[in-house]
Amino acid sequence: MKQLPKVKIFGMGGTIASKGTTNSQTAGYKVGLTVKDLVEAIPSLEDVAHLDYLQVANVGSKLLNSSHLLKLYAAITEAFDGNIDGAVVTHGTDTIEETSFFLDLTIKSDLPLVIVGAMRPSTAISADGLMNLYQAVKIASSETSKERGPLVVLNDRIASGFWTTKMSGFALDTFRSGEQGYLGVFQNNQIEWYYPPIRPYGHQYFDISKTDELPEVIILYAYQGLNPGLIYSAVELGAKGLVFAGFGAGHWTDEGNNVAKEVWEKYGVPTVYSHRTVEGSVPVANVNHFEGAVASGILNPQKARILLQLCINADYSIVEIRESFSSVYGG
Ligand SMILES: NC(=O)C[C@H](N)C(=O)O
Repeated sequence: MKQLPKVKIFGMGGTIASKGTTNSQTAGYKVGLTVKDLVEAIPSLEDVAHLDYLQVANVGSKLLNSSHLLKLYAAITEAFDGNIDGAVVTHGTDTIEETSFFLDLTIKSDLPLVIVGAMRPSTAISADGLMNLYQAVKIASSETSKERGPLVVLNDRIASGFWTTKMSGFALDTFRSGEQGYLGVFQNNQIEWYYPPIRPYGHQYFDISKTDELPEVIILYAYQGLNPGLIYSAVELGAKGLVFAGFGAGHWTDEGNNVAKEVWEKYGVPTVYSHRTVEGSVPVANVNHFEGAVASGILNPQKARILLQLCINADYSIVEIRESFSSVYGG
């Protein structure tokens, strides 16, 4: 008989593990299921893989922070060093894109790694979680999923964890990768890849095996009448780096640029200029305001924040930080 692949599932919480009080409720529900409950709810998984699981956290993903990410990194690394063929992370969709991007930059393995969530709680009519989890295990069990970096699966679509972004608080097809598109799709629960294995431009590796805390990086959002005093406040709160969700292609106010220059010169706090626009990128030509100013390229603020945290943690000089961001598309 054919040996089934070994897949380990790491539970983080989220809507996929949530329960409402009526079957029409799709907001205001609470986390209430464990990863064990989820696995036991899909008996046919027994035919797909030998499963093991670990509950790393069990919260809405708005509550996840860098400590959770480091804990998840350590658990996946340990499992990949052992005898498994792939891994799945069940996760709230609100911050899947940060976790998947972080794992893309830190997990040194070609084994399949799939992050999965749901948009409807488990108690809802047409809840999407169990089908998404079934498909995630299928991806993690397949040789064809290797060397692709972390993948995100929801609504029959397989997305690159590097590129994908949550676009809607309710739509089942909330994850999009804009111009980069999806990597594959499910048809009758079979994986159909659009592309052979590939990693995105800008994919880098950071060794965090000795890290027990990531540096604080704060995001500031641009708006008409922007108060530049927020930059000082962020530094007072302990920011070791800043990310600006700037206007358009990374624009910020002149006064704000001067304050950012000042905190760079006084405290060595760099600023990555990203964009509040959903698509597009920030070119270097738009951010040559001072030595510590860096262009995010195509990275949105939440992904730029993760990359800056990893660069600062690795003790990169400003030249190395700039190089790191310039290897990302458009940076
Ligand atoms: N759809 C979801 O998973 C949203 C949820 N609130 C979360 O934990 O991110």
